Amino acid sequence: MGGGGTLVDGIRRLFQRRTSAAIKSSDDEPSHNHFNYYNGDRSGSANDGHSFVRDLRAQLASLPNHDADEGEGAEDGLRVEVDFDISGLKLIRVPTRAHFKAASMDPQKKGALETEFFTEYGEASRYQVQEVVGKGSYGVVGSAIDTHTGEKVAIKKINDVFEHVSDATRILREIKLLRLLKHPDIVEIKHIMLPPSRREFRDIYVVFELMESDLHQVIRANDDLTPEHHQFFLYQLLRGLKYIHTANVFHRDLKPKNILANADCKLKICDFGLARVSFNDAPSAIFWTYTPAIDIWSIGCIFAEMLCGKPLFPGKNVVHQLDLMTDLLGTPPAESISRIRNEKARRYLSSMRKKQPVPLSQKFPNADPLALRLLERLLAFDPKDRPTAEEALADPYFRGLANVDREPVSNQPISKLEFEFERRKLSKDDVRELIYREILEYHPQMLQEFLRGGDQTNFMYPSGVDRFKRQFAHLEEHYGKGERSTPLQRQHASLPRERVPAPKDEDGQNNDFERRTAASVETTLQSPPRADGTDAGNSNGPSKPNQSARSLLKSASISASKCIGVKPSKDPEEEPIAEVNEEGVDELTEKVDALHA
Ligand SMILES: Nc1ncnc2c1ncn2[C@@H]1O[C@H](COP(=O)(O)OP(=O)(O)OP(=O)(O)O)[C@@H](O)[C@H]1O
Repeated sequence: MGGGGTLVDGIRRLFQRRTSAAIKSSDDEPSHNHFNYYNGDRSGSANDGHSFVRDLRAQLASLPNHDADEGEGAEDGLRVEVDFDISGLKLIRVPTRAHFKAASMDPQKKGALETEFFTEYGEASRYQVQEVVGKGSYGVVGSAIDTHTGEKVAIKKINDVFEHVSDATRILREIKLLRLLKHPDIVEIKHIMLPPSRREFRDIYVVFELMESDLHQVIRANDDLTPEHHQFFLYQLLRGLKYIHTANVFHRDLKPKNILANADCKLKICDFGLARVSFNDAPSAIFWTYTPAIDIWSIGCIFAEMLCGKPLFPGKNVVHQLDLMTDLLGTPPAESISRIRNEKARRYLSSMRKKQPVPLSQKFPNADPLALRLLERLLAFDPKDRPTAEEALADPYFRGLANVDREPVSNQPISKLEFEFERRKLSKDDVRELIYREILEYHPQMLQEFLRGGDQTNFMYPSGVDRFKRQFAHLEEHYGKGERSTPLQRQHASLPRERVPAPKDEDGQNNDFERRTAASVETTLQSPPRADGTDAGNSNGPSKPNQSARSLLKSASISASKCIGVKPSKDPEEEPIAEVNEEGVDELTEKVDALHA
């Protein structure tokens, strides 16, 4: 790939609509100088700057909401220029992840496991786990090959989902939102594996599109990001956020680690575990403490981090962070301080000596002045002064790049029923039932059975999940020990579970047991709200449900940044402290913002 000099031109050309040709469908016939639509094979994407464009086009084309007044062909999809040229796009460095390769398997153990696999059925046979690519507080993420499509995917194994109801609720929220929010700037769940037993499963396996890195790692590995990278990154984030906000969803946990990245500069927002959906008429609005402006603030902090390569406000505690914020932004006017909900923060800021804002050009001497003008808007102390994502996209900084036709809003409001669980006090079994129901969305045939009241088949055949458990356990056990991995491979094709029909009563109806099962889900959805009207799904309210033992795992979190574009670290556990600190910074930023949201 060439240098970054022509990136802006390339990107602008990419987004400028030159003809009225609309993207139609994947069977469009591309001419020789047109890129093909995304063809499902992402294996080459790491080294192909154009793949993002193909991907983008395909994804944009599949978006449900398009301007109706675009003239002929508009109903078919969003329009993008057909013969754009992004050859100037400079690839960014992403981790090699070499040190995440798991250990070779002991031949004896391998043989034993393969024997076990032999008897297994289930769709898990479809995936060949390759290596560990990340670890979070909820489990491990492995890369795998989807043998049906040849596609590389990421499989997140979430351990012991129901150990704590608040964690399980977070997972339920995340998988629900990611199913409902479909946008090229939001990571996609491709599949969720069917658990072996509806009532007893503990782990779940979520199949995502595979991304190469995350923004946290990218920022640290690339000290030569160009102004064009900055602009393009921010553009994607705001575009994703516009879509999220118009779906009345607030992410509330935006930080570089929750933004996945590819070498071709594609970013995708992930981790919706702390997100909230706002329903205007819902009683929850009473204790709704966050607004979309909190996400805008976070985006401002992330943008600043891109510009200077390190966190903008690395506060050690809330007071320290307020100090850092006011050092840069100046003390807010009395009127803004009076709107801060947190009394201590209000008092602290009121009593603070008056500070003048430091010009951002002083803090970021090399940054594009237009970028800094927008940054200033994003970092307005008072949430009411921050632009919406849509307004930010219309900022002069994006002139020539932004195009409202390619910045869709969500036009499919999220059903209130989907998030009814947020207002209930749920038991472990309730959440398990709801997660199971959510998983069935990826198993249409089973879902239909289930909705008809007969899903007894899921007890008849072991799910391929068991095999995955062993594969992941093996990877977890051995990765980081410097051994090479021979991932376990399924030897035999299996019958997809969905194809196994449920036994029916003679009259073709499902039996009582099945009816009872369906009724129990209904009861779950109708259980009474908490007397105090609080958010039972997350009893911590808007703050992070971080009290579980899982949070301890964060300190052992493995960051692929250790090998991004730099010499891979010998020991993957080398940098946990820095990571914990930054995590703390992120949380602090969030808390501080909450003070005046
Ligand atoms: N789709 C993906 N493709 C590639 N890598 C991924 C993908 N999803 C997650 N990862 C990697 O795995 C790591 C952990 O994933 P994730 O953040 O989703 O887990 P988590 O348990 O929710 O983490 P957290 O501790 O932040 O809550 C991420 O930092 C990222 O590096």
